[in-house]
Amino acid sequence: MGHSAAVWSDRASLELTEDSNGIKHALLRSPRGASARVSLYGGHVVSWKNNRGEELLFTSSKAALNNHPKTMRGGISICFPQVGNSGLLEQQGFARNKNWTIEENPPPLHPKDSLGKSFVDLLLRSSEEDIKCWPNCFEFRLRVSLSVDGNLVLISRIRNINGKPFSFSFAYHTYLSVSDISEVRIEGLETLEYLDNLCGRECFTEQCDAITFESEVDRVYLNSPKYIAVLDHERKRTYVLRKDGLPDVVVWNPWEKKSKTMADIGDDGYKHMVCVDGAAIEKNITLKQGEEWTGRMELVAVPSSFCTDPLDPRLKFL
Ligand SMILES: O=P(O)(O)OC[C@H]1O[C@@H](O)[C@H](O)[C@@H](O)[C@@H]1O
Repeated sequence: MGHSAAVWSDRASLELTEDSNGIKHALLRSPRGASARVSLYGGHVVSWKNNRGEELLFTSSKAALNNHPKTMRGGISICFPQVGNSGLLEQQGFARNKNWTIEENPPPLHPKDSLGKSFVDLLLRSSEEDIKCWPNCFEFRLRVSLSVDGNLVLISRIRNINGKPFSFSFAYHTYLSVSDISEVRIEGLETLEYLDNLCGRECFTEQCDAITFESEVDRVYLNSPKYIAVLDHERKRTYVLRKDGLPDVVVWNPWEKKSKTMADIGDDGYKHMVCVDGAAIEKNITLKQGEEWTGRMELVAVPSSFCTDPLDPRLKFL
């Protein structure tokens, strides 16, 4: 990372920095010491640290952070207007491979999305190049914010400024850092139907009490609840994911064999990550001219001694 620019607004906890490739990053800090870093290349959240400075997102040791224009493996990337490789566009859509700009005065959000938080507002507008491969005009507003307690919140607002309706799929492709994938369980997806990407997207019903990992997993869970918990027993940490407007959840771990075919995950990388993506995939979102869609995801990391019940008063969602 290159030089750090001065604080650029009166929000003391937001700094703009620039790396050696000229890519700008927004650095958010909470008053209690948590932080998050967002690259304006892709609107990609490349780091989220708790109050103790521990990194909560996985980033591959071989991640091509500086290898512009390649998306870094890890963090949270924005998949739009396509998720995965099931459409005509590049894998996970083009939004994560575009330069976003900072928007100083976006259309207002609910006051609770600003109060006490450090945040940055990014904007992506369809370019002539995008329109050649996806002939639709849109405005995509992304707010990334950090609460006083260090919760990470992403709010996406996608507006159709076309003359005609368009449809898209969407995901917050989220690489969580875990101690050892064999020690991880995911709660909240039991009994749900899922599309198995490893079986040609065939639909199955989840039979287990919780999702655990002992081989490659690549699934889209459908119509999931608002809260999903990812428990890391060894690290005694639980991530709670709360989402709105995002009915589906992608769960992915490539395991050993697939990892070996991937250039940028590192030999043991798969052991230390799990992707749990808040998403809208099964049913495309369709917007008519002038309509706007909002998809919100909040991530909280708490010691596992906390109850994972979202109604636990110690678990503060904002
Ligand atoms: O390489 P990326 O963009 O991080 O995506 C990796 C994986 O992401 C998952 O969400 C998909 O379901 C997988 O099929 C895909 O391979």
